Amino acid sequence: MTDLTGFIAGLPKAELHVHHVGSASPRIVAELAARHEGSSPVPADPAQLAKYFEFRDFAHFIEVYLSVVDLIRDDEDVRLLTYEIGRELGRQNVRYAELTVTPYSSVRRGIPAKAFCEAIEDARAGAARDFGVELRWCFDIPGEAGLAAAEETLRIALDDRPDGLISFGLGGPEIGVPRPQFKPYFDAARAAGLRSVPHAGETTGPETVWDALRELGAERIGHGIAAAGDERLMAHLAEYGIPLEVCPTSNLRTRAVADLDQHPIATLVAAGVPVSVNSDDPPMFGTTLEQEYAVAARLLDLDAAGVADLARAAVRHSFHTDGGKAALLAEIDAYTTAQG
Ligand SMILES: O=c1[nH]cnc2c1ncn2[C@@H]1O[C@H](CO)[C@@H](O)[C@H]1O
Repeated sequence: MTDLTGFIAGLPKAELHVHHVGSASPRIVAELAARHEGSSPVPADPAQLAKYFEFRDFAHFIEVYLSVVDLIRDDEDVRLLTYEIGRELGRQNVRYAELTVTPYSSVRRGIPAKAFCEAIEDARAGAARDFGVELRWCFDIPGEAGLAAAEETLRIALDDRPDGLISFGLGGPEIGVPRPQFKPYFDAARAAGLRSVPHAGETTGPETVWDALRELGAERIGHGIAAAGDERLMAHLAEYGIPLEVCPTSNLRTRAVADLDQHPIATLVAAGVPVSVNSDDPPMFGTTLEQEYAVAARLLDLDAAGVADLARAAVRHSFHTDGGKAALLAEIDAYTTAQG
């Protein structure tokens, strides 16, 4: 296992499902919480913070998530947060990451959209230069904020479009937030060349994944684990090559699954569904991408070669350029060969 842990650490990787504010390290959260002490329920002390990040259920997780979003007050906070995410990804030998960013939440809290986009772009340049990580953005609609959020997210994506923006998403709760209502916004985003990557089937059943496919033109699905309960859906995802972005520890910590041994990743893989493994909100779930690869290796009974294939799958499912994908795949090949 130690050998596999070392192999995973050195393996060049791509991360396809990781949220912006959900990636704030305890150090950054503490820094922001201390700065805004008295006006935030988020504790600055690491031990208390770990306790604060114990979630009763998915709704509680979203409540806590939004309290951390509240700590981001100006574009300097955004710049610092994003650059530090690049550092952590680089530390794990992640070469390419599609970061789910929710501009609506920050704009609503008073950060101008243009300043927000400039801050993430500055951090993108810094992360490439200083940590060797290529960052791309998925702008997601926070589902709980409804159509006003959809409208504004689309507007920012089209009018203030940062260079790194490649996709359009939908996050937050699924219960009480039907996917089809967002169809016009996804249609417009897709017409503007953005790829469709909604969350679906994380906390509700397979019908939500069908909705994401039929109504939102999903090209990849955030989570999508509910597909394991629908043979026809798994066959469809396999036939059309629509990948799921699976985040095992997230599902455990938000109590979407009762324990990791009941996680459906093996069922999905056995049915031929393309999957990648991702970290979602790593510090909030007490995990890292490296740990998610180790979890997946255990659940799928993979050796080093199998783990390298998981890393290749993430690259192939990504929206990187063909050249970028080829270079990263070559790097993975070189690494596995050198490791013997
Ligand atoms: O696992 C997740 N599922 C859905 N949304 C999430 C998750 N992690 C973070 N967010 C974030 O929750 C916010 C509120 O809608 C959004 O910003 C979304 O990106």
